[in-house]
Amino acid sequence: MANGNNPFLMAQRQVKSACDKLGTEEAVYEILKNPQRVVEVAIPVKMDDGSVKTFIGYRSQHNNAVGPYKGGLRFHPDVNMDEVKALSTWMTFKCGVVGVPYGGGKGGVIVDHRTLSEGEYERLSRGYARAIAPVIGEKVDIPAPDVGTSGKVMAWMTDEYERATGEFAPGVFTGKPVEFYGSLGRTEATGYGVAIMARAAAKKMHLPLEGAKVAVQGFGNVGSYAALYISQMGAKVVAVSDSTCTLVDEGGFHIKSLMEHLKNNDNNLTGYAGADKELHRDELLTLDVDILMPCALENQITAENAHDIKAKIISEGANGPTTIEADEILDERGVVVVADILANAGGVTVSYFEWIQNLTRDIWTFEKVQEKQAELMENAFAEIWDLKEEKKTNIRNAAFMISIRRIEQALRLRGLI
Ligand SMILES: NC(=O)c1ccc[n+]([C@@H]2O[C@H](COP(=O)([O-])OP(=O)(O)OC[C@H]3O[C@@H](n4cnc5c(N)ncnc54)[C@H](O)[C@@H]3O)[C@@H](O)[C@H]2O)c1
Repeated sequence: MANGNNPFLMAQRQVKSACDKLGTEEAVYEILKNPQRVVEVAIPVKMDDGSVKTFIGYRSQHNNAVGPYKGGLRFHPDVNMDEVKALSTWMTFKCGVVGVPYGGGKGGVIVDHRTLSEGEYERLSRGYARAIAPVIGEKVDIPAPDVGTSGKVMAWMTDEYERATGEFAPGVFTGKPVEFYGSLGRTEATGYGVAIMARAAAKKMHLPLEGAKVAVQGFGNVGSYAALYISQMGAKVVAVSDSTCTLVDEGGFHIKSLMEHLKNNDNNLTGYAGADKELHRDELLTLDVDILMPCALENQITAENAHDIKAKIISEGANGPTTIEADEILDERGVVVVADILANAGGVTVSYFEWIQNLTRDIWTFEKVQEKQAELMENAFAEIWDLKEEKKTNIRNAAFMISIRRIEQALRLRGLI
């Protein structure tokens, strides 16, 4: 891997630059530049044909000054130690942005799980949970789903961890099925947060949400709920896209009908009868709208298309949808970008609520979860907006700064700096 593309070196650079901008003492970067612990595990799995195959997995624990490590588990062929280290670093900052009492963690296994049978998938998941059981725990490190894992996998892993330790510990993994110690509102949480953040930005910019035109790139878990909630807040979702196409409806889509269409159409938007027109998927980003929600992949808004974006507000549902060069162009053009580490922090926020419910053996209503999520994210937005104004910077930089301040304070109070 060329150094320029190494995600861990990139994460280190971002931390350094935020520390420099804040003028923190050198010890802060010295501590935050590396994860505190990275574990590599070899997981032998008995395959259906009787052979044994060993899979390699990792768990990176970046920093626990603020609280237990927290972050997803990725099952993907491209997983590697540097990627896991980078993702755990970013998780420390995402948790710090919304002020949930966690540090960053991330794990993964090098595997294409689609090549496994259900039984092999379960044995691998259980094997990984057993392998990392000595370094995780309800108050130590709390993994969650990511690419290639799901609520079902979290249930297997929780069961395996409990067998390994002999403890009842439902809070050791989050993102579990609602029927198995999961939280109501978790499925909707990330998209709901993306909509709340767009609403908060619109208010600051005196843009009435009623009738505001919205385009949503990526109509998956995050995008579909972001679209649903922003339309319930009064905006008009006039364009949505997925990997198959962009659909446009100037009158505003009925989002639940679109979600229904996906269920009956192999999860693809194409062919939806209620649209005015169907365009190429990449045409969505530059449509004439007020709010853009990129909820698909990284590196979608680039130096090539940033000049042509018409939206006044971008609320980033995806991780890393805007390149550094595009960010600068959007900044110059006065487009307000609600950065991913704030806009998509609804997922980790409701994971935190799931954990609280597990530890206290409580069950919250859907309304309580959403109310508390909105309160926490709106407060985080207000704090970050004020710092952005004070430091004359953008939301992304201000979000990193808030996070570093929190971690620095915890490091100082612990006597580590
Ligand atoms: N699910 C969460 O809780 C969560 C939390 C934080 C961040 N994220 C991030 O949000 C993004 C989306 O995650 P998700 O869980 O919704 O995934 P998902 O797989 O449910 O949805 C992704 C959607 O993007 C579409 N897509 C793929 N390529 C596209 C392209 N080139 N143009 C337009 N659409 C395209 C897919 O067709 C799909 O509709 C990812 O970057 C993920 O890391 C997700």
